[in-house]
Amino acid sequence: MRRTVTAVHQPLAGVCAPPRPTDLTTTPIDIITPPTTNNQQPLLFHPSLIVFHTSMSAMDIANLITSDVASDSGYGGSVAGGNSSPGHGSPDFVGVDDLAEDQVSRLQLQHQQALLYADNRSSLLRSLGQMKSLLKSLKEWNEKTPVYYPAPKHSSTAEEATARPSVAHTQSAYGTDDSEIHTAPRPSLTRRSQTTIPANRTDEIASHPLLSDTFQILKLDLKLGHAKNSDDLSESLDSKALSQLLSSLLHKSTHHISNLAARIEDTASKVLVTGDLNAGKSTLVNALLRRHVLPEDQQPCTNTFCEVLDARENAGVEEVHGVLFGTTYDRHDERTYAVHALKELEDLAMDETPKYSQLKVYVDDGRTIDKSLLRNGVVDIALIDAPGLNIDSISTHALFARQEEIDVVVFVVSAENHFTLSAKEFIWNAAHEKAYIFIVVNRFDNIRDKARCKRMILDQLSSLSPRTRADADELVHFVSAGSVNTGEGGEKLRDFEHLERSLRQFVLEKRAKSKLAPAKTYLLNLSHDVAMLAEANISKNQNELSKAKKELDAIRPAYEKIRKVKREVAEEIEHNQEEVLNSVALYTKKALSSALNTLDTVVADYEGLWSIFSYWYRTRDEMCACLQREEGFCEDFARGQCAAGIEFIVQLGNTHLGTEYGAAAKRTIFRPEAMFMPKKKPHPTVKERVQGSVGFEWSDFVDWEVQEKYTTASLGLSSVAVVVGKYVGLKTLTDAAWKASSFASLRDVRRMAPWVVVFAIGSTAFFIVKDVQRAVPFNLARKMRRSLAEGEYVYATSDRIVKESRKVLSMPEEELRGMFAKAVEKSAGEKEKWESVLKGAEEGYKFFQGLGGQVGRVKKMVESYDLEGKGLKI
Ligand SMILES: Nc1nc2c(ncn2[C@@H]2O[C@H](COP(=O)(O)OP(=O)(O)OP(=O)(O)O)[C@@H](O)[C@H]2O)c(=O)[nH]1
Repeated sequence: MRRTVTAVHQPLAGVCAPPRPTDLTTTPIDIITPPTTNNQQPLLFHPSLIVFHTSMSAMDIANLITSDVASDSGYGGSVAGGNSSPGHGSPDFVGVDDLAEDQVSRLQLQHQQALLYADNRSSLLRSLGQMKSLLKSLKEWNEKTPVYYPAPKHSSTAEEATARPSVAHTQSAYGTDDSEIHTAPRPSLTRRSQTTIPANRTDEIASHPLLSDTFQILKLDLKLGHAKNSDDLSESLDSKALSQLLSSLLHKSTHHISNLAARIEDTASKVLVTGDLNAGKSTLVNALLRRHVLPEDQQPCTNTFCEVLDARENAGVEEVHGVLFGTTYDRHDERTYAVHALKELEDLAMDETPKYSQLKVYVDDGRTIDKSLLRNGVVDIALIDAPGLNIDSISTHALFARQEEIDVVVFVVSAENHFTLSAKEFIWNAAHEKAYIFIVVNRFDNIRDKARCKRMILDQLSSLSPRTRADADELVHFVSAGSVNTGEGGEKLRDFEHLERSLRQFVLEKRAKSKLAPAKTYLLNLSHDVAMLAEANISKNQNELSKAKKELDAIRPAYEKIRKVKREVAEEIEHNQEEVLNSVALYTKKALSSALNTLDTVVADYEGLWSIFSYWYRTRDEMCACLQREEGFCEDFARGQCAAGIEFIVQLGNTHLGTEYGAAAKRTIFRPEAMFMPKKKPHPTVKERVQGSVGFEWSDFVDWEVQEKYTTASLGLSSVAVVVGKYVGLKTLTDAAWKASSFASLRDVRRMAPWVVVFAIGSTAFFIVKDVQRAVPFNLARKMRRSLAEGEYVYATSDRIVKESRKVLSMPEEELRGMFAKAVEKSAGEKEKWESVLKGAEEGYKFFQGLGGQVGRVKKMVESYDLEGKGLKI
């Protein structure tokens, strides 16, 4: 019977459910027909408003739905009729007559889901991009300033230990799912970050008392090594090591986000068919295709991954592309693969030494879109037939299953063998990645006690994948794939068709779960971790801020004080030094000058005329010794002054630096006797100074000044005599003598002359001999004064003593200055340290506040994404 079907879709903004069409069978419906370009062809003007015309066929509806959706959902080329190649014909669509009401409803629901998917997809991509840039800034920050990584408050509690399997986790990013999913022990394989916690679990994650304290994605692998628990190791690791570990986690996380984004952007959905050897995987794929495409054999036969794709993706040509090892397959680049005919597939797949890393098998499935899985009208689906599991290939399979490109894992198990060890290991691993696994228990026809077999397999599943077990009606199928292509009907076919519907639904309708949920879950887990990290760092920076402020309040005045004291002490030291040295210089100059001035009083013992030469030398030596002694007194004076000066410095140190200085000052004890010790290049003694310049001279025995005095005195006496004679009546006497002399003849004078000479010499000699004891010191002192003055003796000696004194003083002075400099430096260092802590804490507080705010917004957005379309109804 031909039926009029009209559906009006309301805009789906905000993931609202379109109104359920009124009873399609009985109620007359208002027909909203959009303007058409030609008869019966709907014109699409918005995906939210689609009208099924009364006379539209199912194909039209399907075309309408899928072409419309495909236009903006990025679902690729799996569009009925849209891409079909000539020569392969259009799918054999059923008419509306044949279209059951529930089929129409399903198509409508699919359409809504597709729109929702498109909406969620672009939102998630945006959120992934935002999270990526947040991670980037966090990573940059961490490289500049190590991020504080809080030690988990809860290490493994007894409660957790019983709830969780005893497995060494490389990343415990699994949240509460672990405890639910894996109550049974598992083989010791490591796991990757959890990406598949369903949306409805995320609220629990946030509020769970344990999880709120536990990182999920950014959990550092602190349990490795010798520490007993995370707390121990995180405390023992320095912040730099932690920051490096965190950086590498952030890097991995960023990479994972890119993969998730790539996966979301990938329009195709890939279904991996895997399972034990000979379980019937190839048979299942063939049954799904309703064609004998892949080789089936009683012996293990599939040795290479075979990816079955819709031939329309290969311009409608059925063929096999063998992907060369070490290349990335690109259909448009023939250098990456070798082309084979479909009939060669059996040999290629069964080749025991495979030539290709995988085989891309393009198959034309000519069935209608509601029947064909490859060509379903909504999304490109690829079925990947994997080689059977065996011990050696577990890791290969697990790795393959983990690849972000795999949306659905269909695990085929032989009903006769149940789950082998390899199967358990694989399912355990894959369950973490995919959460839901589609289980096909094949070769069910060989089982006699079917109920018991079902019960046993479901029991095993309970521990391996509780979620799959919980949804067993849809996800676990007991079939006989081998009977599908043999044309057998009945119950076996019905079971298989049920499997097909469920699988189709699982891939298409629940695709949001398989493709988008990992991204959502990952984003939620990650945003939880980043928020936690931000929160911990905000509070850490707040603490540091207040601590730094407090410290600085105390340090700044102390710093200013020590600087002031340092300045004052430096001035006092300088003043002290000036005083000491001035007094030493003054004393020395005065003492030496005075000694020089009184040098002629220094005499040796005079032992008579016959030892006058020795007298000369001894007198000179005595004078030198006298001056030398005076120098010694000056040095002693300097010692005393230095001792007082040093004591003053020590007092300064003790007053301002206290015990710290006392302890240091003891190391350099002042020993006055060590001053003026002979040096390598000793200064000249007085004797050495005068030795060359003050030599013996005969004239040293005569005091010429005294002679002059006597001459002057005798002349004076003569004059006095004349004057006195003239005025006091002695004129007569004088005259008489004069006259007598004038009467004396020349002969008389000649006769008297020798006597006069002898008298003169004699009296001179007498005088010299008599005055030599006085003349020698007098002359020597004069000569020495002259000689020492030429050598600037007083200045040089004073300079020497002052220099030595300065040197002696400078040691404690430098020490005290150095200690003050150190004290100031220490105080400045403390101040700078806390100023830098303050600055860092301010910057950190600001950064993490911003980060926390941003990640909070991302989290809120992601939480609002309704991937499962809970609100969708038909
Ligand atoms: N009785 C029975 N036999 C089946 C069924 N499905 C597959 N077989 C047989 O099981 C054997 C293995 O089938 P395959 O499809 O080659 O198994 P496979 O898992 O792909 O094998 P490998 O890839 O080599 O591991 C073949 O002989 C099939 O005919 C079934 O439902 N019932």
